[in-house]
Amino acid sequence: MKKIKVITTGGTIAMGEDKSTHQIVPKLSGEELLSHVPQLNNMAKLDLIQYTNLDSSQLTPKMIWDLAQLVEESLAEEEISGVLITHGTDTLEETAYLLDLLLDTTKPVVITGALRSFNQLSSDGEANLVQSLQTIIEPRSKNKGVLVVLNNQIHAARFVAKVHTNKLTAFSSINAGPIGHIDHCGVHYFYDLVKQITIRPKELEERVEIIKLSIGSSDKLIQAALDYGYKGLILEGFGLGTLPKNITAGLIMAKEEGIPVVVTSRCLEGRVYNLYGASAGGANIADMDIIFGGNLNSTKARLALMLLLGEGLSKNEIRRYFGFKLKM
Ligand SMILES: NC(=O)C[C@H](N)C(=O)O
Repeated sequence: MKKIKVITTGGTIAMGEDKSTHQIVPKLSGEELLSHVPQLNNMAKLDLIQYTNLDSSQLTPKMIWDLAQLVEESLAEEEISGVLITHGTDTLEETAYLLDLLLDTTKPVVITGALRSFNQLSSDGEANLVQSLQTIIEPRSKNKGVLVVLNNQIHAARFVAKVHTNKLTAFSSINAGPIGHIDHCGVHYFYDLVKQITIRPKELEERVEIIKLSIGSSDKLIQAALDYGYKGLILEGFGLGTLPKNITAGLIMAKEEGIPVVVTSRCLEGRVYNLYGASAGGANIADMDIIFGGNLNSTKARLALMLLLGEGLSKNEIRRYFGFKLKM
């Protein structure tokens, strides 16, 4: 039997009802969570660590940075074949992507969660845990980077996003589709996704924020972010990456201060690039030394920028990562 490290972090999968308010709150320790699914012990030898027990809205990039360390230590244990992480679904895609960038391993790392806690109707925690473990012990799950398993689907960290607030089908792989499926016959992969890149800086630059733009947005938030000492900005613009002209002064200020500004799109799918002319927004963006964020969504672009800044890369090197090395 394979030995698998299970690291629990909280989320709905470990929640239950508070009888006085009827709300869902953190309830189950790691041990209690696993005791809900005794069949896991017939599938692998489990070695449990409860990392924390929080709603995933309360996690921070630094906590995921430290989690990466813990996962690395676990994977370094020769007898450990893989790591299963349980997590809240709200920010699961951020943890998955940050770990995917940080970890350099061929052993499988799978993250799962649940949309419904064990006390709710049609709770999905049991199936998600079993399918995650099935995925980890499947030999073809090696060298695929961090995987996300929920609702019978296997997603690559690079593409996965929570696209619905509470349906069991909440997770989707944007721009790509899931890389695999789990059914009664086992684990099936549709295509081969090789882990793409590892960025392992000595530190994490957390002073990176996202500013979402809409028609007529001013540059006040950009200026405020620069005044507060932010070291990098993600501007979520429109369509292919156009921006409202009112923010021009803020962009000039960022350029003068040498702060990398990465443009992403409010669109759910597709890439951003410099197609539109100056009067439409595109070309003057290039003049402002803007970096196009490929097809990363804003939250993932923010995490990548935190690592690239932590590595101490120049703006041009960062541009190369977003345009080419992060391979989108
Ligand atoms: N389904 C969930 O896990 C949602 C929960 N609020 C969390 O992200 O921790």
